[in-house]
Amino acid sequence: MNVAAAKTVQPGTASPAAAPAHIAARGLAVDFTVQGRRQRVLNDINIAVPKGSFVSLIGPSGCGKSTLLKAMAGLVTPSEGEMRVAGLAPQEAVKARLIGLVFQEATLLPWKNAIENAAFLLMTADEKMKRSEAFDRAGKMLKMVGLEGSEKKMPSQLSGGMRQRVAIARALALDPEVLLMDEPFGALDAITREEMSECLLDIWERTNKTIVLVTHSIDEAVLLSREVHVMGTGPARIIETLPITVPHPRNEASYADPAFTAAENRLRSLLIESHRRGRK
Ligand SMILES: Nc1ncnc2c1ncn2[C@@H]1O[C@H](COP(=O)(O)OP(=O)(O)OP(=O)(O)O)[C@@H](O)[C@H]1O
Repeated sequence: MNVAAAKTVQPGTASPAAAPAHIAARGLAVDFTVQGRRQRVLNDINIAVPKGSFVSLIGPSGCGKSTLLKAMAGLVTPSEGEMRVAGLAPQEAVKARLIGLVFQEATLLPWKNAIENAAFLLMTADEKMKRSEAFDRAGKMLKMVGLEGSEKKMPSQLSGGMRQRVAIARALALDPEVLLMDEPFGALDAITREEMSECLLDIWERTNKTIVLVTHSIDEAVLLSREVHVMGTGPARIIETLPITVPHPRNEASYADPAFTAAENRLRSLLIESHRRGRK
């Protein structure tokens, strides 16, 4: 894929326009050494995520989605090629507070309440920030994720979905340009998961952050994304980048849109093919 010619589609439109990549991987490869044996996990990954876009990574279990996301977050070092986030090496982008991370487990501090958890990274990142200012920002983010009124609740008093909302608020409180999310709703029941998808869609449309989501859910990928990168195994590479043309604003009714069904079918057949190849 030509990185410079990245496609972008504004919410509410379907026409692609050229835009510089906010996240760019060029010829990226990642090797891991396990028991003295070097193993290639990602090979020749080329990705260009335009600023303000929402993209998903989907593919068979173990194909390398999380590894690619970790490379974007500077948690994994490329063996070949390069990764840039906002023009910087990922570790630099993390230092500049340009990257927010959300994982499958909310990992809240159990002895701190919702607002203290949401303010935690902010206060750690900026020791000079006044507690009142951090709490003010964290409170606004809790409101954005639909947790107004639950600020004083302890993690043990929150449902799984609510805990994940706090984790999203905590990442958003840093006001990062990029939000990297690794199966954030993977542990939630189907209905809570749909509610969380709609919450995330709303956040994206309001903040215009660049979001990369790792998911196993085809529905989630289609509802949320402008583009879905489908990964294949052995070693992982991008086998297809599918633009999603479901019109914005997207909501529950979008599931019935013909573009939704077409994208869903295409992704399903790509995943089946990818699974079959992985078994050979
Ligand atoms: N730190 C590591 N050391 C060695 N091997 C690793 C490491 N992290 C991941 N792997 C291997 O790399 C491959 C890709 O793992 P990764 O977690 O990126 O896949 P994934 O697509 O996110 O999987 P899943 O969908 O099951 O979460 C797997 O074979 C995994 O065992």
